[in-house]
Amino acid sequence: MPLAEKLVILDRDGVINQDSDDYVKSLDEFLPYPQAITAIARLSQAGWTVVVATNQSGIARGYYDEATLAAMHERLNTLVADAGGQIAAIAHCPHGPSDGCECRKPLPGLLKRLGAELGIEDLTGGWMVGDSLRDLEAGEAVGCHPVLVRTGKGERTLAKYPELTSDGRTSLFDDLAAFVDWLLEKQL
Ligand SMILES: O=P(O)(O)OC[C@@H](O)[C@H]1O[C@@H](OP(=O)(O)O)[C@@H](O)[C@@H](O)[C@@H]1O
Ligand SMILES: [Mg+2]
Ligand SMILES: [Zn+2]
Repeated sequence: MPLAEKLVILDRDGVINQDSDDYVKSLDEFLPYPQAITAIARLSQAGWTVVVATNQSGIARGYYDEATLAAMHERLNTLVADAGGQIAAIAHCPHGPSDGCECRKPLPGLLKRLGAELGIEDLTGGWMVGDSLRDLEAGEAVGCHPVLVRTGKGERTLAKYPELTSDGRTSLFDDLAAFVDWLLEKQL
């Protein structure tokens, strides 16, 4: 059974793949960062459990459907497998901001669902990597270490909330690969 201490929860858009202010609406627009794919593979090869928690309000907004999202995640899993790793689970919130669901970040519903799926009751000590404040808040709500990356909306998030990293609670890295370098070095 995986342990939270070796669990990394990833936001998707802006961390694993290029984000867009117009949403990532098709498989063609789903452009993973190559270094993110190899970083995920390196993590799983080192015995870490990697999962993804992503808001996908574009579904509620009618920009794309569940089948298109599933095709993106099949592509993601294939790329990671080809790189020699695996993503243990992907959870998404298909709802819009006014749907009142419990799974849209910053609420921790997706993270709790992933924990239950993996048999990890307590997520305390896990790592949550995101480019938006809501990712970090969702992670902290279940005791994960928040990690902000500069990719995607990360620079904007940092500019809007500079206190995020000044209080020492949130770690800051240029991208997912830099965080994984640090994490794997740290565990040696
Ligand atoms: O970063 P993750 O959670 O993987 O996915 C974010 C996306 O679902 C979209 O989330 C939207 O936020 P709203 O859902 O409209 O507030 C916007 O920020 C889009 O630019 C972005 O592509
Ligand atoms: Mg994001
Ligand atoms: Zn939801």
